[in-house]
Amino acid sequence: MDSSPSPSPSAAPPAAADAGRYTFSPKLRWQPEVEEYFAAAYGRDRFARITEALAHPSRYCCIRVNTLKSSTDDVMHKLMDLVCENGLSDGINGLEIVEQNCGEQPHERSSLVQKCPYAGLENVLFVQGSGPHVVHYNSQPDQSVKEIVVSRKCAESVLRGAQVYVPGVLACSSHVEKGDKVAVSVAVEQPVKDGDWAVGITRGTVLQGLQSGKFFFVEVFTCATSFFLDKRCIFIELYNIPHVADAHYEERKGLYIGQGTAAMSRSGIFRVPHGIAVEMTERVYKLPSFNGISAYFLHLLQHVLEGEIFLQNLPSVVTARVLDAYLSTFDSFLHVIHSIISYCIAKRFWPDLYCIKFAIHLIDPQPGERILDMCAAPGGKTTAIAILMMDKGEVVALDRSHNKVMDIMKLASEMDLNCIKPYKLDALKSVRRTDEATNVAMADNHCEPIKTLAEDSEPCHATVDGRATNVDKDSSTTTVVQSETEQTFLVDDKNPESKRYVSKAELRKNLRRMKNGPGRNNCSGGRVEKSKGFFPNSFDRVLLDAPCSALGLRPRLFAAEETLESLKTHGKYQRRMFDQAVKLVRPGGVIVYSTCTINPGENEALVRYALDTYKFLSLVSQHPKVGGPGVVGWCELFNKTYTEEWLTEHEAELVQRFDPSSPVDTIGFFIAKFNVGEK
Ligand SMILES: C[S@@+](CC[C@H](N)C(=O)[O-])C[C@H]1O[C@@H](n2cnc3c(N)ncnc32)[C@H](O)[C@@H]1O
Repeated sequence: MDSSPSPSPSAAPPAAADAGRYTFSPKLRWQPEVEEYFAAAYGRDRFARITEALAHPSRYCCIRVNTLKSSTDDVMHKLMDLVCENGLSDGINGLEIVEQNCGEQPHERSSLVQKCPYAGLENVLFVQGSGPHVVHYNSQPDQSVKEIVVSRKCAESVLRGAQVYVPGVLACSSHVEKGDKVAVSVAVEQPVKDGDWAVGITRGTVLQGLQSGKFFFVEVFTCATSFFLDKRCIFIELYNIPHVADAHYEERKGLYIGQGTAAMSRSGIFRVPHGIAVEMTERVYKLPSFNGISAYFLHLLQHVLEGEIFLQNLPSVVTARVLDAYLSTFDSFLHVIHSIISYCIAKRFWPDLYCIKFAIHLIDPQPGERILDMCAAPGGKTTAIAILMMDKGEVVALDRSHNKVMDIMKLASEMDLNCIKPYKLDALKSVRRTDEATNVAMADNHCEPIKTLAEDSEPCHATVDGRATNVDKDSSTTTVVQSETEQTFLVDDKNPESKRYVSKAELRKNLRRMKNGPGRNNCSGGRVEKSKGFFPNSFDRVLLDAPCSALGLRPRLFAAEETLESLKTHGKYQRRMFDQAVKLVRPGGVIVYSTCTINPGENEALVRYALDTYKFLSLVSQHPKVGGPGVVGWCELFNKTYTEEWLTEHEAELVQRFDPSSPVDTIGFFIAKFNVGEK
């Protein structure tokens, strides 16, 4: 087997007969109208480069360090030791390093793990990957090639460094046994009738075998009138046929992602529900996924670096920074001036004291603040924010999916972060109905963060015997009382007029919680807390990391499921969430909207809607047309307030930063920060 880097994956096919077969040269397909739409937005040439870059994985792995548990330097050294001690350095980029050093010197340990060079992101490390490599399938001359075909989603993970897991396997050669070498290809949707797309392989399909030049077809026939008169003879003829029936052979050309060792037999793969099916040994892209390199390495990492690191795309790390209003001293000063001027312009009068106070507040991130992360799972940005706040204050993390809330809890617990309060809640319903909120007076007092009754969801200390008991043991704000009619109410201590009816079932539930305790990091086993929403104006900052087309994530091997209509749907959904965010943030607070897409329309629609509907003191955003390709530029520039003129002046420069061969991990990402004025 040969594994060498190649500037073009199809430049050196393993054998003439296999030309193009064992290569990775994917062609990302779009719906024609979506392609036209993007070509118009970016220009045909640029869009072609974006498409090409989207179909390939990034060549580094971005790691955020939990600086509350460790220092970036410490983690860097531990990572370098782990990578080198486990022989992963050669596996990751040995050949590239040799090439970089002209083959004269062994590679430097330091080139494998590097610190992120951008100001404000000192907690980020990059681990180098490499590719594309040509991976020949060097089968035994007398053996047929054993093949596995995986789903597109599985292949996208494998290209990022994961192993092949059982559910991702679609088809497999017959007689694959544990320990066999297998070539791994991906089945990507192909056009079928009526403009539809389909994979065309059902799970469990037996791959009949492929060309290797040594298959023989045996034809046996008899002849009654033989040369030897009355004797019957058998004639056998051998044909060396180029390949045996495999209906999808051609479709998988150029979609070869490497080879590995089968971790179970064919029958096992299609019988068990989960587990590793193939341990990848050779990859077209070598990327150190710490979830996938090897079970041994994963074991080491879990023990050596548990809770100290989190794998996260670079723009996501930037988003948390933006929410934290990170500003250099000089830019802070400019920003204050800018905020005041924007306010004056908007209001047409000199700003009042409140505005000045707000502007100064912005440059002074408060560890005790109350932050809302509206779409939080799996908790990447939530934990980044909590760390920036030194685990002080409160980060309320919402997700509508129960299991995803569990993921947030797990991550927060792993990272030892106690200020995170995860709740199951539909972010579209995150503003508590004001008729329920009897404490209108409290809600009006927008400067005080309000202790809400998501608060309904806090571990509740109550009794059913009529005696009043504190519900919130820390602040003693809510009391359970029983009326003469034996109905039970929750009453706010500060506002005895406010009552909320509590069913006996709810009280019994709360009693159980009281008995068992909330557990580590308030994680009560398999249960998650539900919230009924929050009062208006009750958060200092809100992050809306909205569900989006995710068209900025790479690698992406198929994009034709996106239609113009589906691209618009994200916008509508996001606008409704933004309305909730505006209600929840207090005057003088900050809303950060982030989305991972190359769709400038998706970005613009939200920003335009926000600006048309609400008044903001200022908006800091990345230019939609720069999209993700400017992400690296964005890291250098995110603390600037962009004006339309500035962007026009610098667009050419920013666009040039986008080089499809650059190792950025996300092609499209958009961040906008809204500084909320008086409401
Ligand atoms: C882009 S992901 C968030 C990633 C996360 N911010 C991070 O950095 O780890 C979007 C999340 O929004 C959640 N989501 C979608 N619609 C939602 C809704 N209506 N309410 C709450 N969460 C929602 C999804 O379950 C998904 O976990």
